[in-house]
Amino acid sequence: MTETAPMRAPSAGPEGREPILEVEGLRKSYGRELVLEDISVRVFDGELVSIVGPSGCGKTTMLRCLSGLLPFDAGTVRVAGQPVTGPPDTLGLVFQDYSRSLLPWQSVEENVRLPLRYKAISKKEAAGRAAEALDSVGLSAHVRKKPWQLSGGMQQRVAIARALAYHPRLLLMDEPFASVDAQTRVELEDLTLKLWEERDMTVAFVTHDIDEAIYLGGRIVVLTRTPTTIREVMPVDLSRPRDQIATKATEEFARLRASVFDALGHRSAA
Ligand SMILES: Nc1ncnc2c1ncn2[C@@H]1O[C@H](COP(=O)(O)OP(=O)(O)OP(=O)(O)O)[C@@H](O)[C@H]1O
Repeated sequence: MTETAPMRAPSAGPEGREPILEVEGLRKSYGRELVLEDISVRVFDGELVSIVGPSGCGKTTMLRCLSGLLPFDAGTVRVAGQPVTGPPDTLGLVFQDYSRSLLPWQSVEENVRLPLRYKAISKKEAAGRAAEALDSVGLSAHVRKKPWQLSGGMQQRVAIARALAYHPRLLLMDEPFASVDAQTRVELEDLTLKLWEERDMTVAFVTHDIDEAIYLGGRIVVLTRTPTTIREVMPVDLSRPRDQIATKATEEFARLRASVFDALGHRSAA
């Protein structure tokens, strides 16, 4: 991982908030395939930002670079002002593929407690955090079950609880609801909004679903096709709390849907 830019004082963003995630000139190739050409973006403390891009544009690659799981070729990534050289202590992750991210032989509660072993906290505190996180995603009655005894949506709730128990300042979510049915997806979107509103947490939510990006986000970062750069950053002028029916019926929602659709290049490609 290369650190090229010198450390500098973070500047305040929307409503005077400090940036919690700062990405400058991020570049990543796999062999000769340049995937991320130049990603520069800042996410401010307390924001919920949606990141939307075409299939295969490098969304997962980008999140893996941001979370310190994947080395990159050039650029800088800072989380809470600190250069990322490995998974930051302040960061939580939720992946799309919950079936692979949960350990089938461990209970729901053990799965949530597992990453807390790497935090300097007592077993008692870890158990308390796991119980609280599982309660906040509505799974208190299922803590002793194994993940495979739960529905897909419930398994993704376990994965969310596991990230929450870590008490992240920044939660990165990588197309977390792409593998669940439409009704469950709606429920999990609303759960995400509830958790974000209740907790002192910033969320970067990656999706290829335009409606989901608008419904959740305060801003939408639109990515290009590979080699990927940022096409546009759009503010979402929709009031909160949001509502699956009323919010999506507004003129602003329809206008944003058309704008994101255009920015993704669908119309010109048609
Ligand atoms: N480990 C890897 N080795 C080589 N190439 C890879 C690797 N991971 C991803 N790629 C390539 O990088 C490009 C971007 O993949 P990535 O999964 O990051 O995109 P994505 O936008 O998340 O995709 P999707 O929309 O399908 O979720 C693809 O061409 C993919 O084949």
